[in-house]
Amino acid sequence: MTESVLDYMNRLGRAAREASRVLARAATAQKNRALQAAAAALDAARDELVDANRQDLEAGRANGLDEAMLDRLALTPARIDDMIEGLRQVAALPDPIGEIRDMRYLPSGIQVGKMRVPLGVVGIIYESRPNVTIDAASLCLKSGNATILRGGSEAIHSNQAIARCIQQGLAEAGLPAAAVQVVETTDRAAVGALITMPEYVDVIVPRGGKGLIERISRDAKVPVIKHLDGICHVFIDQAADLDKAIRVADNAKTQRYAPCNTMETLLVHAAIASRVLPPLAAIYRDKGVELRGCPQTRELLGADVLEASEADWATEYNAPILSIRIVASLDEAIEHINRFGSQHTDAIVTENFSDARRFITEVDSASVMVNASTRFADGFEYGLGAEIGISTDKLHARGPVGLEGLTSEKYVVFGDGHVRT
Ligand SMILES: NC(=O)C1=CN([C@@H]2O[C@H](COP(=O)(O)OP(=O)(O)OC[C@H]3O[C@@H](n4cnc5c(N)ncnc54)[C@H](OP(=O)(O)O)[C@@H]3O)[C@@H](O)[C@H]2O)C=CC1
Ligand SMILES: N[C@@H](CCC(=O)OP(=O)(O)O)C(=O)O
Repeated sequence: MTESVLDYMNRLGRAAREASRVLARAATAQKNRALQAAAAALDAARDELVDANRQDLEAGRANGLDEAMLDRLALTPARIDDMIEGLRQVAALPDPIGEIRDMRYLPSGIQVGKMRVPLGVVGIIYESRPNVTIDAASLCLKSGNATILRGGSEAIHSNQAIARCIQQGLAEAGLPAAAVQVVETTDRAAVGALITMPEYVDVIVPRGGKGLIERISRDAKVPVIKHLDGICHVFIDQAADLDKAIRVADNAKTQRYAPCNTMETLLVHAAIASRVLPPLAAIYRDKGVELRGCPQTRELLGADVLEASEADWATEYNAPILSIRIVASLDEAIEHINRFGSQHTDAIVTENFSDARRFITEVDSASVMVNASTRFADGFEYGLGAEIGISTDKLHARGPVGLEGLTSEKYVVFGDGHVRT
């Protein structure tokens, strides 16, 4: 790259701003054509995608990436199928843009309603998972937003190969190339530039862990919808059904270890601990999950359960490790979650209606669940069609964010020469 990173990002920003105006007025059929053509381009570029991904995986291995990270980075034939299917599904979703609602006549005679519009230019910073490039590009395109995508540095070759397919789709549909731009440098100065260009970028979606949080909180000058870490809990209440408790707590931890909606801490009411914890611990041990517990848990389950430190309650492992704490009451469980959680997703297992009601009212998280696994916190599972991620912010969008979360509404007013008196 001959120009500086700052000049490069400014160029991307300027082009994205121009493209956003074209996209905002693009017809649904044209956006869908771009999505379908990108799907066909991916299908035709399977070998190229696998080759590019091989380079990333080799570099990742050489740099000591662990198995979980390598798994997230890998583009298998099945994952390429999923990306193609994902593009087609987003093409099939209803277009939210231009929808006008709540139109009504007011006493003055004017008509007032609300029209759904794109946000403009969306900058997304995300982990080294190449399929996210397709999810993010497709949702932004369908919702009429231009996007600048900054994926994890370990996925750079895969993301560039995917970007070429998206470009083909845009060209075939006659949409500007700058509608979707994938940052070509792994220099983190590009992140610094992206989050400080309010003249070109309307909103930043950061998906990531602690390092990213600190950087964004310190430097961002553009509005942010945080998609951050998930320290998710399951609380097994004294009134829990044992079978449901075991199924939910097993699935929430072991269905997949890395996602942000996986349970990291299991809280168990003291009155049910001796019945539910031994069979659960047997399942976790069978699956190779390392257990860390409070003193009461260790007394019950044995010394192979490591001692949980204060830091464990505030840790997102993203790995087969689980911290367990026995609590004396629902109040203590709620207090623990609100103190140590990350306001992402938390669940209670209970047959007691009042306890369930208190939990969903008092736990301050984006998703609160009753008798269901935290792994359900996902745009597809919530019926949104797909998701850009899970917002841990309170403003604009909270929880799984789909097409609607990438839009806003403006007032539209119709008169017939009306004037205010
Ligand atoms: N809420 C949600 O929807 C989601 C949340 N997550 C969370 O993400 C985390 C796991 O992902 P992981 O890959 O470890 O995330 P990281 O935070 O390490 O990386 C995510 C992205 O942020 C960039 N980044 C990280 N730190 C900085 C920094 N200081 N300055 C500039 N850029 C930075 C990375 O760039 P680089 O490649 O240069 O490191 C990468 O592009 C977990 O906490 C998980 O819960 C993940 C997915 C979805
Ligand atoms: N929606 C996802 C979880 C969010 C996500 O993408 O997380 P991650 O696997 O950490 O990148 C799922 O449940 O599959």
